[in-house]
Amino acid sequence: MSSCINQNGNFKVESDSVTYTDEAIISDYSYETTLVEGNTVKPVTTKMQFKTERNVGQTGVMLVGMGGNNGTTCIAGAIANKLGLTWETKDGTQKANYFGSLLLASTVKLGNDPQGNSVYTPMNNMLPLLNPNDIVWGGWDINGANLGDAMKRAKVLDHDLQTKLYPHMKDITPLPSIYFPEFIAANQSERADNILKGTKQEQLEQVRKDIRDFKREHGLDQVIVLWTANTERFSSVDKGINDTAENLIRSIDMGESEVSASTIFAVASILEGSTFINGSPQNTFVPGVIDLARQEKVFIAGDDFKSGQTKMKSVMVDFLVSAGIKPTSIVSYNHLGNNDGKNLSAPSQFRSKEISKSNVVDDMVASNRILFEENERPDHVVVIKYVPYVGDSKRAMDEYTSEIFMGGKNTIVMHNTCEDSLLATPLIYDLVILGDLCKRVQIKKDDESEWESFHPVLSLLSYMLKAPLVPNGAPVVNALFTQRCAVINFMRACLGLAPDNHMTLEHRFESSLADLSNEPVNKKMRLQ
Ligand SMILES: NC(=O)c1ccc[n+]([C@@H]2O[C@H](COP(=O)([O-])OP(=O)(O)OC[C@H]3O[C@@H](n4cnc5c(N)ncnc54)[C@H](O)[C@@H]3O)[C@@H](O)[C@H]2O)c1
Ligand SMILES: O=P([O-])([O-])O[C@@H]1[C@@H](O)[C@H](O)[C@@H](O)[C@H](O)[C@@H]1O
Repeated sequence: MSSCINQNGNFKVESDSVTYTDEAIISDYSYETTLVEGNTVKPVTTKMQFKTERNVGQTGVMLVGMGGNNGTTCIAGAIANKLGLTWETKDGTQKANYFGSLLLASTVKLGNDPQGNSVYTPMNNMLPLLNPNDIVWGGWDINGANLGDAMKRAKVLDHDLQTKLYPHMKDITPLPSIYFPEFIAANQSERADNILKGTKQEQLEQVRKDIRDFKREHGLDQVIVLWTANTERFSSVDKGINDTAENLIRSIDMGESEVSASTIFAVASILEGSTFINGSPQNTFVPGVIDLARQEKVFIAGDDFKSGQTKMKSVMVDFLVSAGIKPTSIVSYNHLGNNDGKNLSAPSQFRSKEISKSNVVDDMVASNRILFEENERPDHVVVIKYVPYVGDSKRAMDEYTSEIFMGGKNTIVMHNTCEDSLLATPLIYDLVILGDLCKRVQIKKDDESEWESFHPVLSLLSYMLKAPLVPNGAPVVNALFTQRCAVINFMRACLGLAPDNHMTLEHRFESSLADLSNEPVNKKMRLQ
């Protein structure tokens, strides 16, 4: 039986390894790894400290593309939760929630009670985290519709909920944005009635001013910028143009055509000290952006929300390969009818998405050389079709064919109705919340005197992303539960707790079972 600390069950770790001050949680931690060199396998222990600032500052989030399906649903969802809205549907009364959010709706095994029962706690109970109800929302869109009308246009939320939200959304209007038609589908031009004029440099300066004004007007401690605008075509990466921070800054000043709107937003955010997160698949983070983020020590993360079909793929392929089953053919088709699908109906924009959806199996395939030769990969096809009638209710159909024991074949077919925005929106909250946490955590190795922040490329956010951006030289991990364990064990380390090793030795030996307390307990789930 498992029990659970209730939603408000704050806890404190009682250990000589953890110190709680008013300002921070400071933990001593032994980071245990294993070094393999040839046939030599050596355990390695790195003693270090984690310091987590406890104060979560007043945070603003500026969405690029805030008038879109994800943007409107994200802001609507936060307002509905903040107000505790309920609404009527044919299935009865619904209540605002954050289902689909890793940090707001999933739990973590904290440990065992004296009787050996697992004890879980909400993930957002582990450490002081940003509450999306407290976020001040704003942003830009090339379309000037107010968010009440944009929410209606998106057709994502139930009508009764829209009716209750409309008064709270209609006065929110997007700032004019940067619009380079050559980077998104031509069919998006009809939306472009709210665009900035001027040179690329002038537009960069205006976006920087927008961020400063937003921060000042709302008395914010930080602004996070998140791209949930249309998928752009890839930018070409050219030496002397966008290969370094210096060249990129000069290219913008010179009006270089290959610099995309998303890259200018990333540069503006970095120069204003604002974390920038890319929810779309294009290569916003050309080398010059990464170089600038490192120079300025500002966080960037991306690419492309991992919301539905690909999220399932990063579970399925992990299951198959880790079970010793060889996936040999993966065919992923989906059709959708929202504006994202309309933009993706253009070849260049589809290609950006095809890339981010195709690389998600690489780490899992490369982990098993029993099944796959070097450079051997499954056949992998991605198809996306635009079917207006289905709107945001994307239909994904996948077929996984695998080789099994003694020449056998196994085929798994899946139909997955992924409500695009209802699955992506919770990831926006998670990206922002985890991005804020990473900004408040530093480490210090015992043999060093200085505290160190995370590398500016925030790879810890990869659970929410299809094509995780990682620091140069770092491995890309796509396997979903490996990514989830990384987040959980990082949070446990901030509390001086060892990683959850799932061994449950206390239940596998007579002696340890005998040690468990036999007091009768109320085995009901203790949830308030
Ligand atoms: N499940 C999902 O919905 C999901 C998953 C992964 C990635 N994404 C990506 O998220 C992005 C948004 O998805 P969506 O469904 O909200 O799309 P959408 O088309 O409904 O919204 C995009 C918004 O961006 C605006 N826009 C376009 N160019 C802009 C610019 N330069 N500046 C400011 N605004 C601009 C558009 O006017 C539109 O309102 C897309 O790139 C999509 O591929 C979505
Ligand atoms: O996350 P996921 O469901 O694999 O991928 C989705 C695609 O299948 C879909 O076509 C697109 O509209 C979304 O932007 C999203 O990228």
